[in-house]
Amino acid sequence: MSFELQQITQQKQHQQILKQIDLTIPEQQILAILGPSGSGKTTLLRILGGLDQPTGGVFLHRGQPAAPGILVFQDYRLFPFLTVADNVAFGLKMQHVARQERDQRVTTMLAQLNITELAQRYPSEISGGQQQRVALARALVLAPQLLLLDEPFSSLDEALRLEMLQLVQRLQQTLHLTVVFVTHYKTEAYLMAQQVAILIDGQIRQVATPEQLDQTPQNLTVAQFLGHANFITGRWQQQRFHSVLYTGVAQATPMVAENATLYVPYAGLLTVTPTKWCAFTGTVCSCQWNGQTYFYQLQVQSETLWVLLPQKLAPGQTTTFYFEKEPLVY
Ligand SMILES: Nc1ncnc2c1ncn2[C@@H]1O[C@H](COP(=O)(O)OP(=O)(O)OP(=O)(O)O)[C@@H](O)[C@H]1O
Repeated sequence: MSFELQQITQQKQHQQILKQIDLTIPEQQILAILGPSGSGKTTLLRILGGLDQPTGGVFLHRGQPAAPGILVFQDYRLFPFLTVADNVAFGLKMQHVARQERDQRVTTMLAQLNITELAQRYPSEISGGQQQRVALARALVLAPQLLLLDEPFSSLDEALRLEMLQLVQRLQQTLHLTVVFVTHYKTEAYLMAQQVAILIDGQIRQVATPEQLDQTPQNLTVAQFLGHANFITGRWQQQRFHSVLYTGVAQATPMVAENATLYVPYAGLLTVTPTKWCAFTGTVCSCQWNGQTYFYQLQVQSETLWVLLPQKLAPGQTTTFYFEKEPLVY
């Protein structure tokens, strides 16, 4: 059971913004659409929210044309002249829901978002984080089949962002919501979603779990967008990768050509547990604590490499590094 986008295209002013998007949105899950600025994320979300019609393709729910999802905008768009409670009640009023039921649903929703005490305040009298909760309450009170969030946490500080991520996850579980969430922050997408769809230049390049994305990016475009990796250029000959830095076995991806690139995630190297994929010997140039682990700059022959390791190495120290698993070559 799911929502399906089939061959969705969008063209504006002769620019092809979305190019034949096929995408499944599983029900009762969170799907993140992750892509760089200008890749078409908002354009896609507006189609899902019924604000724009696509130039081609269909949007289905269980095989029938889908009703538009309810969109929560990046800038909240609360009505400044209505109290918090009236903002939340607005959509129900538009649907002519009877007063008693309306009040009861608004009260429940305000409680679920922990904003009961703000009910009589105006948007100008509450913080950005609180406005975000009101915007969510206003959408959720309509019991949407599909909730759409456009970069919902981008203007919040880190602690608040984490709190909101957890809140949306909790609401998703208790209310069994189907959520599509667009962002250009990888961490946000990874923390929040079960599945992540990578949208680059108007095309879906890969849909996978966060773990699968980092372990096996489908192609070099996805790998480079996801970042946090070294890309070593070399040659692919006789089933081996050849470069100044590393010559040895590698796992060939389907499109690999003679001029090839080795994908070495920052976190894909080990020092202490030798695996069979011995990589190279490098010297530590610099060491930085990133809040969770150590981030090293290494000198390996004429190349510079970046590595994340849990253990502390001293600058100047020379160590042998091992690939955690057979590295991928594109
Ligand atoms: N109404 C429009 N007319 C013409 N071009 C548009 C229109 N809306 C968007 N575009 C173009 O479509 C492309 C995708 O825009 P969109 O806002 O969907 O990207 P995005 O991935 O959401 O970007 P961001 O992360 O910066 O919000 C951009 O090149 C943009 O300039």
